[in-house]
Amino acid sequence: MHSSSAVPFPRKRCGVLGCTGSVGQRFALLLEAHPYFSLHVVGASHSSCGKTYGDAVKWKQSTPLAAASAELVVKECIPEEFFDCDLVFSGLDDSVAGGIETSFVSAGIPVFSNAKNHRQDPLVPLVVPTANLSHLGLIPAQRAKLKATSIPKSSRNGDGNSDIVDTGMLVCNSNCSVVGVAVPFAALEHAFGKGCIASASITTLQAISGGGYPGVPSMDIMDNIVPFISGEEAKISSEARKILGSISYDETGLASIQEAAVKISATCTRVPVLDGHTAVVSVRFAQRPLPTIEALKEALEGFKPEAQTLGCPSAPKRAIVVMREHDRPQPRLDRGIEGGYAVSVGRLREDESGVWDAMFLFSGQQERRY
Ligand SMILES: NC(=O)C1=CN([C@@H]2O[C@H](COP(=O)(O)OP(=O)(O)OC[C@H]3O[C@@H](n4cnc5c(N)ncnc54)[C@H](OP(=O)(O)O)[C@@H]3O)[C@@H](O)[C@H]2O)C=CC1
Ligand SMILES: N[C@@H](CC(=O)OP(=O)(O)O)C(=O)O
Repeated sequence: MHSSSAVPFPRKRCGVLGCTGSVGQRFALLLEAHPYFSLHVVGASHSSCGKTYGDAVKWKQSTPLAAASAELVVKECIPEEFFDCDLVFSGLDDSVAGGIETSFVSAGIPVFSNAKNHRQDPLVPLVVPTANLSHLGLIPAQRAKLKATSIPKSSRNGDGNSDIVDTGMLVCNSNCSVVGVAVPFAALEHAFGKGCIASASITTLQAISGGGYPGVPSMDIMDNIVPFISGEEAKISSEARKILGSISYDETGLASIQEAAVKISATCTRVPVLDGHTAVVSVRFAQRPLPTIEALKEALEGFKPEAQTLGCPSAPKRAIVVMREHDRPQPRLDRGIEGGYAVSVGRLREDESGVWDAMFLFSGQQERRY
């Protein structure tokens, strides 16, 4: 737990959209334990509205919901119910997340989303906190466009959009499987130069929890592997290219992202693991001579992302843990390292076929946190 005496400003009042879902439940727990935030308003669908959070939710976490949170009354996911909040986190179902999140941003409320809907918008930062925090530099450009194009019906300060430029914004986090790839690739680029990885072949072994609750039917996943996850493979390459992209600023100081050129082919599979995704990754480097395997290990182990140097309370001490044992990482043993915020890397070796330069095993908790 964090000590409240260290809080340098009043806690930010947070809302959670989609509070009853798997992601919403994790948001509630993370906010309860965070030194800078408090859980203030919760929202979900009409079938949950008006009930207390405790009654509306099918709680599936091993840590219980705090009594004060359980007493919050679930609200409709409209900005007017959240004007008291400094910001909201969205764990909304993707069938509704797009429109609801846009309405919050237009009303001047900052939104941090887990949903996929806006990830490929060129003005929305797609952020993995231990890989590309600098992409938050897109926000002024996003606000400039918002100011130029939106005419909100209402905003937290009343009519008009004069305050939106200062308050509304949208930040997305990535697909869960991409995290385990983006963080080690960012570390290698930090050590060996932007664009050092030319191409990669990735096979994921994704946990059941990634599909939410109740998710994959037990009759499909027990004693089995499902070799396809709808829509997932395209997201691995497109999201990795955006996250690893470079940010640059024009003469007016507004930013844009130039996507990375890395070519990625992905095969996504679902395996009977409860929590923690794994990926088998082969890479080809853009330049010769190749870094040695030992140099790769040092680059991964030595990586100090900006989230650590800024002193973010949730930042892991080690963003990447390099495992030297032949049989690690394993999701059941390693998903809790650094509170689940680290990516574990193991089985790092040269590829004897010569088709690829090196092979890795990446494993990480599937949550994307702020
Ligand atoms: N599960 C995971 O690990 C991950 C999930 N995601 C993404 O995060 C999002 C949430 O996933 P997950 O928690 O698994 O999903 P769930 O289906 O468990 O939860 C969906 C949430 O959205 C709410 N909701 C549904 N329809 C509406 C509506 N019309 N208006 C307001 N609220 C609504 C539900 O409320 P109610 O209970 O009242 O119906 C519920 O709170 C999805 O976009 C998913 O793709 C991303 C990464 C990982
Ligand atoms: N699709 C992932 C979960 C996820 O990250 O989904 P999305 O890209 O919609 O956030 C899984 O099933 O394991």
